[in-house]
Parts: sequence; structure tokens; C-alpha cells
Amino acid sequence: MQTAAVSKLENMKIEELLNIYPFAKDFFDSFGLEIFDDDLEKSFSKYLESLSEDFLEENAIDRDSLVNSLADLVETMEEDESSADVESITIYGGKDKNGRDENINLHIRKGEVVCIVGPTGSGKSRLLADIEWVAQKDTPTQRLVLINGAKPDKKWRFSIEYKLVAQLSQNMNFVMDLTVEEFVKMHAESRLVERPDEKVDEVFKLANELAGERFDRDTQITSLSGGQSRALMIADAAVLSKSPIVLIDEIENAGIDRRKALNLLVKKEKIVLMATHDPILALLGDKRLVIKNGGICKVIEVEEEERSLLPKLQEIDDKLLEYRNKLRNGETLS
Ligand SMILES: Nc1ncnc2c1ncn2[C@@H]1O[C@H](COP(=O)(O)OP(=O)(O)OP(=O)(O)O)[C@@H](O)[C@H]1O
Repeated sequence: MQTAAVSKLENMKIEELLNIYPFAKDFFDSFGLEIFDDDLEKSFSKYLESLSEDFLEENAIDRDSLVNSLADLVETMEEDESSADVESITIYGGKDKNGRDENINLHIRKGEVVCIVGPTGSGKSRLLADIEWVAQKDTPTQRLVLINGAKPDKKWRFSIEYKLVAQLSQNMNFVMDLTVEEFVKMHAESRLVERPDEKVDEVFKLANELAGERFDRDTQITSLSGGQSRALMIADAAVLSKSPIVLIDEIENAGIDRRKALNLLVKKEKIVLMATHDPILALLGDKRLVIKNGGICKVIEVEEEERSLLPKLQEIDDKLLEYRNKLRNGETLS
């Protein structure tokens, strides 16, 4: 708990506190604390002192934990606001592996999907890492990343509470002995979302829509298939994560509905960047960054002409899926 935040609250007049943090009214109500007109001029600490010991005992509360809980709530609400307001990121090019200028100035807006392509070792992960770290010419690439067109607030780089980026990696190794419902609920509670039960329902429903095979709320997470756990992670990131940017490494062959997964993230107004060589995902994206020798060497806007290949690719993909399922079920392919 930050003591500065606590003492700021303690010194604030009740009237000021309710004006700046309207949700404090619900907070007081939930503890049965009534605010009368003559309380408005009191500081929060004076107000707390005016509560009788009997009242505190009856309601099983104490002054310190009231201040701390309100400070926690303020922190969470402020985090919500600041996470919601990332409208864009801008990447100013640095140098490639030979020290040549990257010559790029790339603007990515909320709701955009950007694919990153390039040979092994070309620097795709480095680019994702530069974004995650909000590079300020202080990484091997010397790239500069801006948020909303400006130098980023320190919180994006140095605070653990403000996570700019949610990473979805290929390996979902669950080791916990929990059911799907318990796992998602734990996430919802740790992220202090409002109405956690509704959010848990939403994550579960979406994850099942994305997964090839259905699973139940009481399925153990350790027994989910690769596709099911990936679907659960994507739904979880879309609904519960406050991070405005989602970075995904390859999701091909994960047995999930990739189009729905992307649509879901876009609908939640996230910026999505993914390293992928899956042609369907590449065509579903808005642009494609081509990486060579550590630098972005080309930006391809996905045009209608290229995108018109999608139905054909989808058909091939469905066919492959059908064969894969046949193999899975022990059938022959002829
Ligand atoms: N512009 C650069 N200047 C210096 N080093 C760089 C640059 N870009 C990338 N590198 C370094 O090159 C190495 C390979 O990069 P990276 O791991 O990002 O490649 P990749 O495309 O993700 O590879 P893979 O497809 O195999 O995962 C890393 O050590 C990375 O830090």
C-alpha cells in the first residue's frame, strides 16, 4: 500500500473526495457509513475519528483498513481509466543489425491487427519486446515507441500494476489443480473487475465459441487440450485484461477459430500484434510488417485484392482440419 496515497486520502475533505471519486459513495454505503451535511467539511481522517468504537465493532471494520481499502479502490479505478485511454502507439525506426537506419515511422491505432513476418532470427520477437518495454532508444534496435503520440508516462515502463501488454505465448503450461471456473474466477478477482461472476460467464462462453471442442466449467484446467487452453487464454485476455495491447506469438494449428479470436480482441478495442506466418491470419490483419536483418524493411497494407484469397484459403484450411480430425479418430484418409 502506498503511504502517500493513503495520507492524501486522509487529508482530503469528504466533499472533495466524493467529487473527485464519485464511486466513493458506493464504497461508504457498502460499509454502512452515512455521510451527513456537516461531515462534508471534515477531512476523511476526522470523519473516521468521529465514528464510534461501538459502530466500528458492530460492523466489524476498523479505521486503518477503511482507508487502505479506499486507497486500493482509487488505485484500481485510476488504472482502469489510464488503461482505457491508449488510442495509438507510434514506432520510430532505429537501426538494423548492420547499423543501417530503419527509416520507418509507424502509427498503429486501437482496434488494428498487425502481423509481423520474417525469417528465423530476423528480429520479430525483438520488435514485440521493444513495444512491451516501450523502447526509448535504449534497446539494441534503438527504436523509439510513443503512446498516444507522446513520450510514455513512467507507469507503462516501471509499474507492475499498469501492464501495457498482455502476452499470449504458445505454451500454456497449467500446473494448478483448479477447474476452469475456479481458474477464471481467480483471475477475475485478482484483477478486481466489477461483477466478477458475469465476467466469468462471459469468458467461459467465449472460450467455448473459440475452441474446436467444447469443455465444461468443472473441467480441470490441466486436462484441457492445447486448443482449449489457448481459447481460454484469449477469452480471458479479451474480457479480463486491462492491457490495451495484446501480443501473440504463433497461434496456427492451435485448434481454435482464429477469425473469431481476432474479431473478439478487435471488438474489445485492443491493439493486436502477432508474429505469424499463417496465411489466413496474415490476410485477416490490417497490415503486415516485414522484418529482415533486425529492421522493419517493408509495411504491406492488406488490400481487398489480396484479401479476396481468404475464402479459398479457408476452404483449404477446413479440408486440412477435416483430415486432421479423421486421423485423430483413427480413420483412413482415402
Ligand atoms: N536491430 C537489431 N539490432 C541488433 N540486434 C538485433 C536487432 N534486431 C534483432 N536483434 C537481435 O537478433 C536476435 C534474433 O532476433 P529475434 O529473436 O527477435 O528473431 P525472431 O525473428 O523472433 O526469430 P524466430 O523466428 O527464430 O523466433 C536477438 O538476439 C535480437 O536481440
